[in-house]
Amino acid sequence: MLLAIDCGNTNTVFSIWDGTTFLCTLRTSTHHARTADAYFTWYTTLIKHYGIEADITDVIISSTVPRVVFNLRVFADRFFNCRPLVVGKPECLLPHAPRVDTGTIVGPDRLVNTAGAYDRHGGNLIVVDFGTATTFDVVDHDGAYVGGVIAPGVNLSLEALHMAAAALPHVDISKPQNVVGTNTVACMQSGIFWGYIGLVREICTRIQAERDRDMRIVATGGLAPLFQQSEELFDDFEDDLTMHGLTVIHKYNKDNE
Ligand SMILES: Nc1ncnc2c1ncn2[C@@H]1O[C@H](COP(=O)(O)OP(=O)(O)O)[C@@H](O)[C@H]1O
Ligand SMILES: CC(C)(COP(=O)(O)O)[C@@H](O)C(=O)NCCC(=O)O
Ligand SMILES: [K+]
Repeated sequence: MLLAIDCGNTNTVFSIWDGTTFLCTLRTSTHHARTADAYFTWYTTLIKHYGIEADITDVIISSTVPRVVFNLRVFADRFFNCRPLVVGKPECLLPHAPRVDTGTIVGPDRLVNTAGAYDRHGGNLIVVDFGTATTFDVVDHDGAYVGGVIAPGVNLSLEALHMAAAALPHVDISKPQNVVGTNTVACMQSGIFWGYIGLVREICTRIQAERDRDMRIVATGGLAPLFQQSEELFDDFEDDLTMHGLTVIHKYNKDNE
């Protein structure tokens, strides 16, 4: 069985793939100082709680935080006796090499989303991932990542307002009733919510115009449904896109060993 690990700047997600389905998905905050032993304690507690019997033989890691990889490697080696595949490292093959400026290190999450989305939908895609940052990944006709857009994430934007302005509180995102807010919280939610609707729509329209073609827009990340409910910005929403991409890259490496 495969243990797929996706470390974002905010959250780290573990999923167990039995070759057909994901048996479970476990989530913790990303913290570079967490030790291999701490990962194992957390992991075993939860799979016991869910009554899952998993015989992990392989581990694949995608991490936007380079410092966490060391402890995750130790975790894989010590508890599963395996050498993990780490997306972005030279020994981890990709189904399609990215075409970007020389010397650019593309976020591994973006390479994984590209592989997952191409496997499900074919080429000419825009993948929108609502994480710490909101990323737009452009997938060419042949499945290669060819660039994209990085925008501040929804929660990051709200947090930035709170951090920088003494009178602005911490608020959670939600869809405001009106554009014109009649209290501070409603004003902030309106700025972020409607501003984000505009950001997503404008960026996708401009990518399609720049590339002179229609492209399927695939969204992932917990906040995508909030925006989709309001405006139908995306053709598809796939919560498990990054995890699916990890299984695709793992299989590709197995098949090409
Ligand atoms: N369903 C949700 N509702 C509200 N906030 C969410 C939801 N899912 C994720 N978030 C928040 O969105 C931000 C990005 O989360 P996540 O997608 O895990 O980011 P990353 O992959 O960069 O670690 C975090 O601040 C997280 O708390
Ligand atoms: C843009 C990102 C910060 C997004 O990370 P996330 O929101 O998933 O934590 C990450 O993909 C990254 O660090 N990228 C490196 C630069 C690039 O992709 O061009
Ligand atoms: K992400």
